[in-house]
Amino acid sequence: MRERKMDALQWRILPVLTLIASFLLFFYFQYPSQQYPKNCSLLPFQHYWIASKRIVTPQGVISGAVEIKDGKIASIVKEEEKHGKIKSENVIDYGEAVVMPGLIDVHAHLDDPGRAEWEGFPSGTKAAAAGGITTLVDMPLNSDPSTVSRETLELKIKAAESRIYVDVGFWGGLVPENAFNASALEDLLDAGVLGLKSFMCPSGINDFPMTNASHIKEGLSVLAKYRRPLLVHAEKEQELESNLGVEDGSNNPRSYSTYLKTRPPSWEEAAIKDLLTLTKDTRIGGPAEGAHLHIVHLSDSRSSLDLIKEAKSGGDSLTVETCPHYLAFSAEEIPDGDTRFKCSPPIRDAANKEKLWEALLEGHVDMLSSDHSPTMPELKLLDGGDFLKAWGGISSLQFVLPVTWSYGQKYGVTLQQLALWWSERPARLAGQKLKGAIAVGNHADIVVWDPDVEFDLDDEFPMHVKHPGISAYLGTKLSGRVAATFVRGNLVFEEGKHAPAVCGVPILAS
Ligand SMILES: NC(=O)N[C@H]1NC(=O)NC1=O
Ligand SMILES: [Zn+2]
Ligand SMILES: [Zn+2]
Repeated sequence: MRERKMDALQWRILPVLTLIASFLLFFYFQYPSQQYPKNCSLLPFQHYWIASKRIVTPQGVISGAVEIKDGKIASIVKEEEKHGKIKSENVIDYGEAVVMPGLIDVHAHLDDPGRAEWEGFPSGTKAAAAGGITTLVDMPLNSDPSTVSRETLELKIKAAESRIYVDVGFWGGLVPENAFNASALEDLLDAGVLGLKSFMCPSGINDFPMTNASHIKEGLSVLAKYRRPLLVHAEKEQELESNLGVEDGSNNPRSYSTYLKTRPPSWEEAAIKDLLTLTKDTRIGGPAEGAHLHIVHLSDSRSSLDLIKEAKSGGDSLTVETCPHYLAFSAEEIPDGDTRFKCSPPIRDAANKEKLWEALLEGHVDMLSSDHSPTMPELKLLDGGDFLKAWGGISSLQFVLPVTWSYGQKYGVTLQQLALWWSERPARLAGQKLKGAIAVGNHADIVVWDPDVEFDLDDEFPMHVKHPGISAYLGTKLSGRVAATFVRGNLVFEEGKHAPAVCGVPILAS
């Protein structure tokens, strides 16, 4: 009886085994092993099609397929033209899922080399890949040393090589030490930084001192020749209300409102006023024509934004970004002692947030970035909850896409707007002509995601940043799950799994 059962089982298993073996043989001959160059793609082929009913292109959302060959987009075929144009065995059909250009995050602090215990290239770029970000531009500070010279850039590149899951470019630092030394700045630019970044207030990092308007003017004149941008953290210290240092009940350091009072909108406004005296020179025919100024992480959507609008309409070469945390949270909701929300400039009130959304939707704010700036949990002082002493910086890298989408629902955000804010305009800022859009000839940097799939961002959710516990989004419910991420045609992340090897490359300007 038992033997008969075994026999029957064998008869059922044998054909299945034969089928599997022939399937494997077929794949072996179809895609020989040299086509798995570095094991950094979860796909066995280099020439294939991604099909979907929702492909986001600069011309609109279409149904069809994107042909990918040797890492580039070879053609885009509309549904009605598909017949006979694509090889059906090499099609990955994502159905209703959205196929969009990969996100380009122009503002991330990966803290490597020197402070890799804060984040580091491997975990940071793994989180990026899991979040649909295909290119990051790393900030010049929080690593040790800061990226302020050719030598320190070379250390960055060395730290990044063979350790990055997505492509990574680098901003160089404009600091007092190099600002009046044109040849030092040229050396840094020749070595490949995509542009420069400076602070108008203390940066929190000793070897990255702040610059004033004269330093910035010098920087802009060198950058004009290279046609690369200067990014500025625009806050300038102003005198504060006189009772702020007093620790009475109204100035409790565990209360977010205390912190908010230490960095009022007038700081952003003062910095921006200074900057706009310089950006006039970037107008066509001006002495710094070719230079471009980019204001990072704008928080104040009132007077600061009015100044920016006016300068733009006058022809200044000026752009501005804001970050998801300014669009998702408001000061009133931040619980006492919850220093995960501490950043600078600070998250302001709900009315400010509404105006910031309005500015983004109307095109006055050009793009989004994460300003992912993590640290060791100890430095967030989560136990004591002292907002005045905790490290300022939000950890968000893996979730910027679902956050923008989820919080943007109320404002009717479209897929095309997401692609504009997160890919197309950031690519232009970073000088990446082959990235930022699903267009023929571009790098096949693509995110596939399901806008309707909801998930709870709790302790169970697989997070790839080094310190998931300090993320401000932990505990929220989001919609928009990343299904797959392609970097230059390599499937680097799919269904929760990363490719076994890295295939990101350092991006250097030339
Ligand atoms: N040093 C550094 O990363 N600072 C960043 N953190 C933050 O909240 N704003 C910043 O500019
Ligand atoms: Zn900053
Ligand atoms: Zn920053």
